[in-house]
Amino acid sequence: MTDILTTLTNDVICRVALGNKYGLRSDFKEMLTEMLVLLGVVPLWEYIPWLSWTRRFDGVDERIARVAKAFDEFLEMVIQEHRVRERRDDELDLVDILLDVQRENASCSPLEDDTIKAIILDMFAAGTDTTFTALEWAIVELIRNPATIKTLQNEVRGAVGSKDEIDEQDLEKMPYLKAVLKESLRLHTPLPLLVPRELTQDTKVLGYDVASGTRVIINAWAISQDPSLWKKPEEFRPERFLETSIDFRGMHFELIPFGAGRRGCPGVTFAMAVDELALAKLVHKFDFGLPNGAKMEELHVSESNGITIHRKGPLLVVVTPHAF
Ligand code: HEM
Repeated sequence: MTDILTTLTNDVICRVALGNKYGLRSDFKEMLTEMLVLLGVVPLWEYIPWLSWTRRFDGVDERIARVAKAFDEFLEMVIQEHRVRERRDDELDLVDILLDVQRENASCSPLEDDTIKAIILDMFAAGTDTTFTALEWAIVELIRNPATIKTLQNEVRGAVGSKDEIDEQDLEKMPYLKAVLKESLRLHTPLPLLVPRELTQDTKVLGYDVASGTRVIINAWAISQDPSLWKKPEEFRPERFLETSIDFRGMHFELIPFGAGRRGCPGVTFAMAVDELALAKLVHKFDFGLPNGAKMEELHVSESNGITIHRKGPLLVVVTPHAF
């Protein structure tokens, strides 16, 4: 399941950004994985500056240079392909649009090729692993809580019957599906520490003075586990979101898996559209079980290290097509 979900999210981003699926190319997968691993590396010397001499030996700079070069060559190839290919105006991707902006602004404030590459890379770095992780955790919690997967399947199958394809309009009839994803983002915040911020002015937090220039890390996961804000926060109970208007778009500070404010996630709508559709389609068409008769309730929720918090080890699931 892990492999399928990673390929799905990579392919969707590839199609939107580059107009093509590159997920099947093993070198592309390797490049992306290495970039995401490196994003999660926390060099000791950054926190203990006198250890900066270790930087010469830990090999991280060399790995960063290697993956940066590989991505640069790949994106250069994609841009050149887009420049020469015949394009259809009803099938534009992000590279087409950025090249249009580049042409239109050539005389006033030119958009360099390097900027186009950086924007695309940003989408891959910020959008692939997070979207996959959110979906995988939702499936893990549904499997661990068989009553919730039954409720979800009843909702989805009741809303669309044996219809072949589920579309975005169908999702409007699926409040429980949305509640499942919210609850999973609350319990397993994919980017639990958001992105570090630097204070631009002196401030006070809970009585503590914090000076301008301090780097601040916000623990969004801890906030969504706070028992003063959430009843039985450790339980996976999607129903709680049927009883409240709390949402994750940065307006309710109890739940900020996408951050908030000016640096909040610009991909929230896109990510949720992908995850809602994928989850609806999976539970619509398939019933889920675990290999070797393992008990669903015992599926582990151990986490891996890194900037995005995945489930440790691949998720192995037995799926059976549902007979309508
Ligand atoms: C479930 C999926 C996702 C989660 C949980 C997520 C979460 C986040 C979080 C927590 C931040 C930092 C916000 C802050 O510190 O206030 C962020 C930033 C960002 N996200 Fe997402 N994200 C997801 C999907 C996406 C997608 C699909 C894209 C693009 C296609 C994307 C693009 C970005 C970008 C570009 C930033 C940096 C914004 C900035 O620094 O101004 N994200 N995301």
